This record gives sequence, C-alpha cells and structure tokens, in this order.
Amino acid sequence: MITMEDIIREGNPTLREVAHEVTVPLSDEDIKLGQDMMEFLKNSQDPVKAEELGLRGGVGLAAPQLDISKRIIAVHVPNGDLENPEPTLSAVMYNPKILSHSVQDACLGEGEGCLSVDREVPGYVVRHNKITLSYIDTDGVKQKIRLKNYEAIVVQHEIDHLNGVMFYDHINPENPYALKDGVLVIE
Ligand SMILES: OCN(O)CCCc1ccccc1
Ligand code: NI
Repeated sequence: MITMEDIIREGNPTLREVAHEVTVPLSDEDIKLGQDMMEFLKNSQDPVKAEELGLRGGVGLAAPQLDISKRIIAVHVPNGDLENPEPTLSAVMYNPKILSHSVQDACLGEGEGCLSVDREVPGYVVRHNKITLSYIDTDGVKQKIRLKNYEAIVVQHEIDHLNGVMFYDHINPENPYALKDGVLVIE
C-alpha cells in the first residue's frame, strides 16, 4: 500500500526526468502499480483512512512521484456533492498523451499544490481549459477522451510530472497572479 513515505519530494532528480513509455501489453507489475496508485488516491480522500495513514489528500498521482520513471498516472476526482459520490473522473492512464487542446486557457483560482512539494507556492498555474487525451487503460485498451475545467487541469498537472515539470514552473515569478486576457479562472 502506498503511503506518504513512498512519495519523493522536490530535489529528487527523478521529478525532473522525462519518464519512459510503458510497454504494451501491460506487465502485471505496471497493472499492480496503477491499482496501488488509485488505492492511494481513494485512501487519501477518505477522512478516516487519511487520518489513520497520515495521508495528504490528492486527486492525482504520477509514477515519478514514487521514484518510478514510467508514464503512468492515476486520477480520482470526487464529485462536489456528498449525495452523489460518483467521481467526475476516475482512471489509471498508461502513456497518456494530449492530442489537441483549446485555445482557451484556464487556471484554478486557488492555485495548485503538489504531494511532492512540502510548501505553499502561490500563484496562477495557467493551463489549457479543454484537452483531447489518448491513453491506454488497465485492460490495455486505447482510450480517447475529452476533458475540460478542473478535470483537464488535474490531468495536465499529472502529465507534467511525466515530463519533469512542476506546477510552479508555470507561475510568473515577477507577478504570480498576472493573467493574460481571456484566461478562465476556475473557482
Ligand atoms: O501530482 C499529484 N499531486 O501532486 C497531487 C495534487 C494534484 C493537483 C493539485 C492541484 C491541481 C491539479 C492537481
Ligand atoms: Ni503533483
């Protein structure tokens, strides 16, 4: 089971590497890793388990954060309302790739954080508002989906990790809250 001790922190060179594509058919090891990553996210969003295990809440995780330089991400984005526990996006993605994106950019009004960054880094992280994404799923099937808003932002944060990019690389050092015209601020 993955816990916070397994997550490497900024300064570890693996976070700055370009991760390697996984081979298809998926190995049992890569399938198990994806399942463990998803389990971590679910545990981290469960108040009881997160407390017991000392987990920081996360909606996404990338294999390089486990010091594994492979192009594997897991995303588990809960639905806002507790009545409808169905997540808005829940997937383990192998070799995810952004095929196209909107001209429209977007950022989270509250900025971003990262399980590999033990500090607050304030500022807008401007990303694409909408993306078309391909990836291989746990069954080895190639998927192609379109995402927008928060779900698109989370996936872009995770794919950045596969390319050695940290969220604060996108923050304007002169003015962290500078915004070009037309950027959608997602609250
Ligand atoms: O890489 C995953 N991670 O560090 C957890 C936080 C994920 C995340 C946080 C804010 C906006 C997008 C994604
Ligand atoms: Ni992160």
